[in-house]
Amino acid sequence: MSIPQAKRDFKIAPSILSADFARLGEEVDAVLKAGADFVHFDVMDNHYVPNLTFGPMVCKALRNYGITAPIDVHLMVDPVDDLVKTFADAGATYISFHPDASRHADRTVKLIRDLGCKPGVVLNPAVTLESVKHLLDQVDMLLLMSVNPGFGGQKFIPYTLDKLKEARARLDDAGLEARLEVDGGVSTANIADVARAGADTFVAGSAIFGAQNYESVIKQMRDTLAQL
Ligand SMILES: O=C(CO)[C@H](O)[C@H](O)COP(=O)(O)O
Ligand SMILES: [Fe+2]
Repeated sequence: MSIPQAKRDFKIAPSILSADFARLGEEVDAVLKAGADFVHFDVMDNHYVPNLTFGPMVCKALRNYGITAPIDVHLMVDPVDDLVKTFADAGATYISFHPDASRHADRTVKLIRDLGCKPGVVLNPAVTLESVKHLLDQVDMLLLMSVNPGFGGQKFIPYTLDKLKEARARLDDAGLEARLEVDGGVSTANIADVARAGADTFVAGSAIFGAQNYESVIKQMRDTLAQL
């Protein structure tokens, strides 16, 4: 049975892609104190996507710095499996990967689960939900990209809203409790539409880290969600 929007457990996941890397620990601390729920950790390999960011050592460094919030690792890497164990050891909470980057996506999901993390699958804008229908009952996160992966600060692709609605219906119809996360171009201006379409977990990089006051942006997002 479908959960009404107002009762959904909304989570805000700032993407550290837009943080000041020279002060990463302080930035993550600040955004969590400002009310964020998850730390969205974008791993890019300059192969699956045309950009290069950070890896498990940085995740471990955040844990050593004292970050205890869930770390939501978004792997934009090919191949996937080699990095799963190092991220599990580094303190990742969720590990989500693009199934088109894994030769055996079902095996990768199990590997993540067996290592004690929460598996997620990520779909690029042009990838269909049908392609992961056999994985939905095995994952804790379904992440729909609302930009093509590789860079922060891009514009939300509007057709993602229809895909979100379809994803919400599929999860609800099957009685599945996986989080439905949206990633790319989310801001205070469109978070209501994104939530109405069915998302419960919102990645926002530039909209949060690009603001002077993290707390006021996150509060504005929460107030908007509370009014749905
Ligand atoms: O996975 C990503 C890009 O591939 C990022 O998480 C995403 O782009 C967040 O940044 P912004 O909110 O600025 O769009
Ligand atoms: Fe991401």
